[in-house]
Amino acid sequence: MPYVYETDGPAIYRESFAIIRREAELSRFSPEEEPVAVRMIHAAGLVALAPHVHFRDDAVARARTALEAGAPILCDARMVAEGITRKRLPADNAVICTLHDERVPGLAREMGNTRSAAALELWRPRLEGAVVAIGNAPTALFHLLNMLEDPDCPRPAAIVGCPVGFVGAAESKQALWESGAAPCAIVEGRLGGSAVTVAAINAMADRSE
Ligand SMILES: C/C1=C2N=C(/C=C3N=C(/C(C)=C4\N[C@@](C)([C@@H]5N=C1[C@](C)(CCC(=O)O)[C@H]5CC(=O)O)[C@@](C)(CC(=O)O)[C@@H]4CCC(=O)O)[C@@](C)(CC(=O)O)[C@@H]\3CCC(=O)O)C(C)(C)[C@@H]/2CCC(=O)O
Repeated sequence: MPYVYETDGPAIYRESFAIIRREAELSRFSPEEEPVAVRMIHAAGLVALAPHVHFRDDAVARARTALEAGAPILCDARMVAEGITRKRLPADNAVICTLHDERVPGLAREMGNTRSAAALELWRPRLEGAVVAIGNAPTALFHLLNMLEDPDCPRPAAIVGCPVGFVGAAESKQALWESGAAPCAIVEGRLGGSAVTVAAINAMADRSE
């Protein structure tokens, strides 16, 4: 007896989003934020993510405007960069991950930090007005915040800061939120991850969502 299941991709998405909108408490989100939150919940498979999702300083509108103007997307991990759906990007935006650049291991040794944090030093020439996507590494988000303490450091247009895990994830996101360093989207606490971050960027990239 063959299994019977939904085989139509768009129908699966429609049904998923309808379930999320039925089950999640989304009323505190603005009309621009709501579809971004829905995609983040969708990627996590977790309606309980909703109360942990927060946007600051018109992050969705700022990210959209930046992307439409051609801003690059700077990603902490290749998993994040690979997940971004190129056809949704409004200006054929560059998607950049410097983690695997050959200079990074040496930089990390010099800095006494992780490769994820050291890789951000290579963002400086592209950071001004960029959209930042940090979905894996708490050390990357902490290092970005330290870079932004310098008033001469280029400023990103928006930061999606959703690193996941047990060591530094909650703390780095709280620091981002409290710093006001840039408009931001976060998932407070331990939850987050590459998929959730990618979902936020993919939702922000497409105004028709
Ligand atoms: C401590 C690290 C954590 N990694 C987590 C979760 C996942 N990481 C995956 C993978 C494949 C990668 N993680 C690295 C970024 C690697 N992970 C770390 C570091 C040791 C330090 C980062 C930090 O603490 O801020 C980091 C290495 C570094 O020196 O920076 C990765 C580069 C490791 C590697 O392959 O060399 C690699 C990313 C590669 C890429 O995409 O470019 C996982 C898939 C785990 C796995 O392989 O089993 C998973 C993905 C989670 C996600 O959704 O993104 C944590 C949980 C974030 C953890 C930090 C916090 C903690 O509590 O431990």
